[in-house]
Amino acid sequence: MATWNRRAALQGLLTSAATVGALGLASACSPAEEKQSTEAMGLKDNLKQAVCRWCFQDVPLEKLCAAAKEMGLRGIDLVGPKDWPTLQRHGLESSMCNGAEINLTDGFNDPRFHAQLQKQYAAMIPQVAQAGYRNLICFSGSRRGLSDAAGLENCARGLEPLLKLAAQHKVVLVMELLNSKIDHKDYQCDRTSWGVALAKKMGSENFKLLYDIYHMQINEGDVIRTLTEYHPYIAHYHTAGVPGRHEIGDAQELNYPAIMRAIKATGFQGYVAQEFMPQQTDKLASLRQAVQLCDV
Ligand SMILES: O=C(O)C(=O)CO
Repeated sequence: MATWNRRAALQGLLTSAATVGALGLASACSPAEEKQSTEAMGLKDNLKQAVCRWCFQDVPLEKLCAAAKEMGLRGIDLVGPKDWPTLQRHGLESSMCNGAEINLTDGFNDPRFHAQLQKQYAAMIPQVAQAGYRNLICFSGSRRGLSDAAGLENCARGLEPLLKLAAQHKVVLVMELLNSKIDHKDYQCDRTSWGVALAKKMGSENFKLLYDIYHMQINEGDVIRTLTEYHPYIAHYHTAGVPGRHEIGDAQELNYPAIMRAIKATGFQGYVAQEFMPQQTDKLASLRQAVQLCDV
């Protein structure tokens, strides 16, 4: 199951942070090189695209990076410091860094986890910056009976001390919106309005939302209107087909080209990362099709 795979992947990535921090990796390609590479792929490249590592876990990272680069992708999501040098060698960005979170259920909404989270994020933020990256994922955690108001207040208290450090390092803490109906039962940041209320309360360019199109279609629908209204609070997007979380073509209910056009119309400069579990035998062919579908 996806959650399990992702957790296992995260465990494997929570190491070697200090080594990479010490390396002080430079950022990926120059804008001119990027443009050449995406033009060579025949992409319009109006939206920067990436792919989530955990969906392609059985493809070795070197191979995934080479394929991603060749498809015109700009980054790989949800990799931690130990894999940054590999991405770097391929001229790819770590478009959504991870490795500071505990997990998806023990998050900022519960004061019991604040000390540990603050320690881990305070250590990771400078490393993300030193490597030349920007986005660092975070999670609300499960409700465990908390009201929306109490969960929001707790998140704000837990995040607040980190945002100054994030601002100093030009890093954005990005909280993911996940569905609480199927994949992450009891997750608190499960509606855009709640995430936006938290972002408004934080009032910082260093705290934003990851709008996962798959998860939000399941919990609330109304995708295009929602992202159009709340785009100033959204730093990043994830994709997948609904239902099933597989390929994003016409066998599922979301109209991805229309959604991508709506994202483009907001002037979005961040990343759209493919986060579906391929069903076709040739997984990289599925990825290529998704990239082309989202290239608007
Ligand atoms: O774990 C999940 O379901 C996610 O969407 C992570 O990005």
